[in-house]
Amino acid sequence: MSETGPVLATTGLTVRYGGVLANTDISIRVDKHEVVGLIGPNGAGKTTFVDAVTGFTPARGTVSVAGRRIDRLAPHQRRLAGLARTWQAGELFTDLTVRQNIAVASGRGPLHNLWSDLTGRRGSGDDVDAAMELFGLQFVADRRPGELSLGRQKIVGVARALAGPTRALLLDEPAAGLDTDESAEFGGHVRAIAASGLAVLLIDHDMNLVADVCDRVYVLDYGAVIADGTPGEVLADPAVRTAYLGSELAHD
Ligand SMILES: Nc1ncnc2c1ncn2[C@@H]1O[C@H](COP(=O)(O)OP(=O)(O)OP(=O)(O)O)[C@@H](O)[C@H]1O
Repeated sequence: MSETGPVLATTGLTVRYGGVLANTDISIRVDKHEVVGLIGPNGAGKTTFVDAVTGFTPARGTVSVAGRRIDRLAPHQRRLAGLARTWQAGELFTDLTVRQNIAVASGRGPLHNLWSDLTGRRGSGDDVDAAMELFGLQFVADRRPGELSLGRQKIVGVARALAGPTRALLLDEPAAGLDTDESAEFGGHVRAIAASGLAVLLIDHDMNLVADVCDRVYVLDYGAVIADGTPGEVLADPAVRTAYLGSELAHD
């Protein structure tokens, strides 16, 4: 295991759905403490990439976490290797409370350290309590997801994804449907997660969130990486603007 190499790396990741080449030869890296964006027009292959990395769809190429190849492992084994994800359509159990939703996924994980790093205090409770405190959810612990704002529900989803050993976190459109303030608050949580020592890959259509939160960005179009760099660099890239032609980015 390398402590200096990337936390998450792929080389040549390729996914074919019948006649559609949904991901073509995608090589990316995300380092410790980094938030890296993965953006691209609708249908560019972003969710396919997350599915391929986490083992939910078959792919060619390699996936490594902290230098260890995990591409032959089943999804739950990749989770144990430190790869956590959220889903595009929230995955909360509507009949369970916030506490129960997080507890379902909980084991001993990084939340304890993250919580004490951020607060300078040692948690007395377990991992679930650490998650509650870290994301400010302790006041809604006994509520059900349907009673919370969408922003809170999204944060519960992230807390739940992080319950367990985590080195890299993949967020698939986590801020969809949030208003500007909620999105900014959410972005702060994402930065805090990376600051604690995780590697974060963020997929989102909200360019303000991506520009505010990401250190670097990869741009996908038709399943392939067409640009990478800082948010400023990629958003100014003519190839990226052409890929987004007709969408919001082309008009700003
Ligand atoms: N299970 C599947 N079977 C067949 N084709 C699929 C499947 N999932 C995705 N595709 C196709 O693969 C391509 C990439 O889709 P994907 O959902 O990964 O894109 P995306 O960038 O996440 O899009 P969006 O931004 O709209 O969520 C699209 O052409 C899509 O129609």
